[in-house]
Amino acid sequence: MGWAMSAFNEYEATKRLKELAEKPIDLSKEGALTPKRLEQMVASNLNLKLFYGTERVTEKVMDALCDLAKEAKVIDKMHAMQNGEIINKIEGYESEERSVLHTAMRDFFDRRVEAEAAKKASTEAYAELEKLKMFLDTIDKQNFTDIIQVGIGGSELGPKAIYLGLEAFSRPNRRAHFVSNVDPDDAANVLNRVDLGKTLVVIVSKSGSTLETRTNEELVRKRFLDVGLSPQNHIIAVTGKGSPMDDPKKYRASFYMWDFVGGRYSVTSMVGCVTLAFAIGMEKLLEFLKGAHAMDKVALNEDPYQNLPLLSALLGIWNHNFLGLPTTAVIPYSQAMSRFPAHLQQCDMESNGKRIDKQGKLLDHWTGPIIWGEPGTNGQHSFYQLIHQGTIPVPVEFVGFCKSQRGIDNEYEGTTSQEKLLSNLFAQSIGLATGKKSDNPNKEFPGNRPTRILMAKQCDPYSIGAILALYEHKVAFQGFVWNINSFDQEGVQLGKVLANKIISQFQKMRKGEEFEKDFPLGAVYLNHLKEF
Ligand SMILES: O=P(O)(O)OC[C@H]1O[C@H](O)[C@H](O)[C@@H](O)[C@@H]1O
Repeated sequence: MGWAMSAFNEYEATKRLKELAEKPIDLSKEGALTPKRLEQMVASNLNLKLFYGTERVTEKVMDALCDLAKEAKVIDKMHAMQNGEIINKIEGYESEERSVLHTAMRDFFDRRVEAEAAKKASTEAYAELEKLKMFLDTIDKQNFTDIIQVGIGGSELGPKAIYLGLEAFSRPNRRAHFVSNVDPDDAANVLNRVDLGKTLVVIVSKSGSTLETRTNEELVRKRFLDVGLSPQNHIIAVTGKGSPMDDPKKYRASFYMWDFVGGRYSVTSMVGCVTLAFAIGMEKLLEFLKGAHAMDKVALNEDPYQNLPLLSALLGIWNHNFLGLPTTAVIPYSQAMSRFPAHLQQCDMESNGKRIDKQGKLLDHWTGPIIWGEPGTNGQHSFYQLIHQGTIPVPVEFVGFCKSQRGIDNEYEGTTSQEKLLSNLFAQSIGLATGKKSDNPNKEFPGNRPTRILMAKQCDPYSIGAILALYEHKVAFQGFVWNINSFDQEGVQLGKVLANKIISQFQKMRKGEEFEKDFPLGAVYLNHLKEF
């Protein structure tokens, strides 16, 4: 691997942005943040509004960012992705060589992508959805109340984030739970709070070989047997065609996904749909898929101001690559969206945590930011001290909803809880921009800290589908600009290989056999265990 000027640094727009970043706007200056500026810097799609006047951008910066998108041909690349071209690859090196077709998992409402690969994928996805509808019709005739999804990574994070986001829309007496960690207490805690006789279990693993999931499946199967229940009547599978889990006689039902859907992009495939449909019903699941599909079409819009995923991607690149801010906080002002930042950690960081470009060359610039976040207002009582007065400015992507989901609220001291929530959201964005001068350095707020606010009317199935897809495409657009492969994850392999070495040492240690020489580094820790 040799160093060469990356495509990103060769773009004319990059050179202009570097110059502009030498003297960026200071939002804390008197008169910098005005109502007029806030009014002008709003973009909207699908009844979502993106307020970006509190970002450190000017018209010149926005023009250069739009030119960057053009130079990087990001819309052509988005078309290629949605058409099912083989984009998951590293030229000249062994790599996955796959298409990337999570958009096909929801492309059956109106426009269908005509390209053969995409059409075939959406046809297969629709067949799985039909199969799911029939399966749930049989389930509805029995008294199942709970479903446990056993899976990890993309087989848990996105499905759990969206389930919690839409729990308020659950059917009566329908609950979902999630088991992911190989820590036996994770499974035990869930198993102890359900009536197994009324519980379905969906084992989700695209590869069908993930150790944590295989281990948890056996633990759950044993629990059903221990209470005299047949696992066969309760356990269903979601896996890749032909995976080790593709064994329909082992399961009450099997649903499929394909290698062209990455785990972190698989919420709208059967990976997320089985549990979601059980909990919220097919009608609301279809609303969720419609929202994601609508955003897929928005993502093909050439004009960044009419393309919220692209606009978000460009603003993030400005903060990260040009203002030099290493992290991004995603802070939903919605308790229901409490696990959405965790899903985005995988979606963004497993996609863009890369160090080489699509030609295998080491990169001379930053790629994916460190993503983190918790809901507001809770974060205000936790880490906002650093966000306001720390030495590392943190760009914040706020997500807010005008209305609560359940409509249960109370007027206290003249405002409702929802009004108090929104007041805090808007205040934080303004305060982080304007700051506050003080003669006392301990009470001074530097301000000039970039944020934006994505607003929807309500955290409902359609809006959440649209927001999920917005972030999926934001990640993809950033990868397109950086010319990296956002769709494989070689970086997770080394840990697995070393863990398996130590697991085999544990096996030998259990049998009293010599194990130190197999992996001396691991042996040090194992020998210390005996001393506790
Ligand atoms: O769904 P599975 O095949 O069990 O994979 C679960 C997870 O495993 C690994 O951690 C991958 O890096 C993730 O992308 C994937 O979501």
